[in-house]
Amino acid sequence: MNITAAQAPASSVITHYIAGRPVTSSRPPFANVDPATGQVVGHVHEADAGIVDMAVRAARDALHGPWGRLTDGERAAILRRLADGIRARFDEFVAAEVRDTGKPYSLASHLDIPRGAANFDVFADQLAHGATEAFRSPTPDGGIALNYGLRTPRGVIAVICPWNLPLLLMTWKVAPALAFGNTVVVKPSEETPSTTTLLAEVMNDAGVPPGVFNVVHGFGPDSAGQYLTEHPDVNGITFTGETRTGTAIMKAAAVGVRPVSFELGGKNAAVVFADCDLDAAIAGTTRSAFLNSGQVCLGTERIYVERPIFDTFVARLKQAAEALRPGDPNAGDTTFGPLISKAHRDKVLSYYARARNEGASIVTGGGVPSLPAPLSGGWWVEPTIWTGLPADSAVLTEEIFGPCCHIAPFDREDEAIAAANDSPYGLATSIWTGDLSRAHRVAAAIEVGVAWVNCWFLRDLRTAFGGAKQSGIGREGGVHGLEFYTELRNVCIKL
Ligand SMILES: NC(=O)c1ccc[n+]([C@@H]2O[C@H](COP(=O)([O-])OP(=O)(O)OC[C@H]3O[C@@H](n4cnc5c(N)ncnc54)[C@H](O)[C@@H]3O)[C@@H](O)[C@H]2O)c1
Ligand SMILES: O=C/C=C/C=C(\O)C(=O)O
Repeated sequence: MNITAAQAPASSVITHYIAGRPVTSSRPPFANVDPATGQVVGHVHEADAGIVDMAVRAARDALHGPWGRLTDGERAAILRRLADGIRARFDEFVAAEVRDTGKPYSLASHLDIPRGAANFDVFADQLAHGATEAFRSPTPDGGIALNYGLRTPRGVIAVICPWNLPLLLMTWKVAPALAFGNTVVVKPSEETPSTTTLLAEVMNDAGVPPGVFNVVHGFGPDSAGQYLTEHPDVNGITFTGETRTGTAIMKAAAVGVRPVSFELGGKNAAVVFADCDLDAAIAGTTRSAFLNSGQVCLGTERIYVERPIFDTFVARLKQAAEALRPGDPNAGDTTFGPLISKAHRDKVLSYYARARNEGASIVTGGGVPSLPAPLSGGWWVEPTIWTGLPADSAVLTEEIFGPCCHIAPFDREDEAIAAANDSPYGLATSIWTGDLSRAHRVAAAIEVGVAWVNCWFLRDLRTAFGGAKQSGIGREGGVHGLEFYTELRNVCIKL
């Protein structure tokens, strides 16, 4: 929910960050709201087209400045200083992320901020070990030619991020972009402006030249997001967010034929076989269904359980869901947070109502928890589990992005695979089985970008990460970002 500055206290003012300095804009700033309480905690400047143009120009100028002349080793050293700079201000980053998202301190301090720093380390490592191809090529005249690959930065990259893992997803794009010599204009989600703004300060302190990293704040349509993706001097757009937003951004990218790197929506399935380690499957599925209040793109909203253990599995997951503790995000025993906004809570509750109206069996949840003030003003919903809905229910086909999942039984492996693949999305899956051959067979059959077996959200940052079908375009991680963040030229020299 965003209201004008007139209604918001002047507590914290977040401005843009262009060419190494804070920049304000003329549009009425919008309010930043704490989702745990619904209270306004500050306000944020909104960029207009002129501000976005200023940022893109600064990024273009920086490409031709000292940044463009640095060696890989010098850029790697700067990336490591960025990782260290985030760690040096760890408490500030955690507090900012918790305030913007309402997520429990335990989550922001163990996932969001550590990964926000680690993303810079992994791409600094990549620079030290990167290589391109070379060939000694026989020529028709009996001589030899040398062919070699030469990678150059793509240029000015537009980076647009969502609100669920704000710093993690921002540096997951900024780190490779900078590692490979580009400059960036980034737009964090309007819901979560704070940690990217802190990152701008860390950039300054780490000696990143002015204009290499620029931040503009605002919304999508008719605001910073649209102006940035439509700017003709942007050479590539990397975006993480909803699939339908990706469709709009792809249309903008088509003008000028700019490449895109997309991490989009999902409707991920877990497949649980009767021979699994049930304790591990329950623990893993509790995380995949309810971590970050279900606001994780890799999360599980569809669970298929082999019939012999179906009743036990449902009972155990119910017990785990009911043990989650909503509360003050900064309290040590809080393990469950609110949704990001009133609008998103209304969306999730509309699916709760839909499931009820379609006759689902509500195993647990389905409503709003009763919490004391000031939490009673936040955007809370109950962790929810359903069974008994038909496969074509909207609850089983549309991304909800909340703390809810549907469990259905299956009898045969091929039936479970077909159910898991029955989706326009193809982001992630988790498979729980004690049979190694089956693990490999099923992981090869489910049409996703990331398949976990007997685990979930276990990440080696060198691996390919991204979605199939309508869940994404391209891959991030390790060498895989090279295709988007660099141009590869072949040089052929007649010797
Ligand atoms: N695949 C992944 O790795 C991944 C990771 C996290 C989240 N997601 C997805 O993100 C979604 C939740 O995040 P969200 O609600 O912030 O997504 P969203 O698409 O509503 O917004 C994402 C970002 O895009 C901007 N935006 C919106 N419309 C735009 C437009 N027309 N032009 C340019 N920018 C525009 C927003 O301001 C925001 O910064 C879910 O669908 C989730 O699955 C995917
Ligand atoms: O909500 C989506 C989570 C995305 C996670 C990553 O991009 C990652 O782990 O690199």
